[in-house]
Amino acid sequence: MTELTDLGVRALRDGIRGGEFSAREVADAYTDQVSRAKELNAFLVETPDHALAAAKAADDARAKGDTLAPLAGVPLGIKDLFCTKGVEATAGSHILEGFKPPYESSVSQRLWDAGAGMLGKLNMDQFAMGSSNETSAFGNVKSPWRRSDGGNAVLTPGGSSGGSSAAVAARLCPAATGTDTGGSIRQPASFTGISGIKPTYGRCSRWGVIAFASSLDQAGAMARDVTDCAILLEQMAGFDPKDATSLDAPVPNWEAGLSSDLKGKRIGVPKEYRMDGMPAEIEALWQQGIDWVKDAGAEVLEVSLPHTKYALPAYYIIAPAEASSNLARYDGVRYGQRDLPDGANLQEMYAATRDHGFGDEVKRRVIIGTYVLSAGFYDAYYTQAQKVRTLIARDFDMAWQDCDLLLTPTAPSAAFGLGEKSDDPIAMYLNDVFTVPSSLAGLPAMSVPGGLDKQGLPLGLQVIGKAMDEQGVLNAGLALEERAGFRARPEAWW
Ligand SMILES: NC(=O)C[C@H](N)C(=O)O
Repeated sequence: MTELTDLGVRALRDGIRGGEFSAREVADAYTDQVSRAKELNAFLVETPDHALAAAKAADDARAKGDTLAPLAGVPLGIKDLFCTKGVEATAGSHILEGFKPPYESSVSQRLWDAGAGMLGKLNMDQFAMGSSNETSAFGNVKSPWRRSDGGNAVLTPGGSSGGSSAAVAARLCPAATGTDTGGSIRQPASFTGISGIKPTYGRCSRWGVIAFASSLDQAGAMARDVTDCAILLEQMAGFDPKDATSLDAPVPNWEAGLSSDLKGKRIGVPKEYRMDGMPAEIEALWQQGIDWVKDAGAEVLEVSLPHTKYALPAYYIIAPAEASSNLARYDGVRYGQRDLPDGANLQEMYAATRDHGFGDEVKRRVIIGTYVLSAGFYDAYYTQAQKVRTLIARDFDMAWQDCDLLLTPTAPSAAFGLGEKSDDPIAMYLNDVFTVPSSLAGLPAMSVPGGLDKQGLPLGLQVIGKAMDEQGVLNAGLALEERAGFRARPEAWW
């Protein structure tokens, strides 16, 4: 029997509209599922009342014969980086513990205006810094997936949107918001067998999204399939005068534009992404993806993105530089936690608050960022990294002369065990090799599940598009999805 929690965004929306079930039944099914999955630690706060209120509004509107809003009665998970009015927003950090924002982020407000409800706030790497969720101050999220060779190794759901990926994969919500600075939507989507799209920089407002690296941060959608990503993203995106970098462009009806026919599309395969030591299974999946898009009618060609190998080092200078500036505001005066040791003066209060409030990875980034922005090193590091960023963007511009989209693996590995990489920041940063270049260039990109590795763990394929071409990205994603026929889901053990 299909449970309501097996249904995604489109099926729930259509079922509520058509009266197959009530929004109340949907909200009850999901809130129940959430309350039974505490072991995964995906939710930091549960907000059943919010979801139930949206359900009631949807059911009342339907009873009155009113036209239903686009997401009427659909319950969602919200990454804890989004400010939610009156509901704690911590960014996964102690320093914001207890912070109840007095306002709503523009993206979440749009979702409520579209009739959606909130099941709760989702755990994440602290300030979105990480690829495994282990940097959360509130305990790591556990992936619902396990290796098929048994053992009880608990795996990471990826990061930083790991609460979102775990919750969607474990059927705790039909879809969730994520944010992506250097891969934080795509890598966790790849690790958990779900789809995730990071739109063009500026598509989704950053207003009310707790800042990490402002020139890179971008909200996006995480869901069980490409269609649901299109539906959700359409309601999240749109111009916002409150964000100076918001794109003043109409949001297309991406759902209506979906087509898996890739005839006439040229898809580039960047040769620099064939890294030494790439696991054979990732290489094989990539080749499989190439065959799938050809089967969908696309022409496939090799392209060159010559500066790819400098993308990761440039990102790990630019992102920490921006973080060190953005995080300067957490001084114990304005938000959240304050540590005031006996007899401490103002400086000592700042130091104690930041020392206790920030985790190790956040401190590492603030220190790196402060260093690369300091007078003696600014030109050697920060200016150089910005130049590299321009070269990366130019690489893509050159590639677009020959192709319309790019196809790559999403991540260099399947999900790894908790603790396996936490002592080695460089190994952790390498998770982002395939996702960071498009982030630096502000381009739309998505991950869709392609298959399982030998251990039965999901692997994702990434499609990258030209700025503003989310439709092209979604369509190629749909073509892959149809051919991959990925139906695997984690067995409940939690
Ligand atoms: N925020 C992100 O996109 C995650 C990335 N792995 C980082 O730690 O910066």
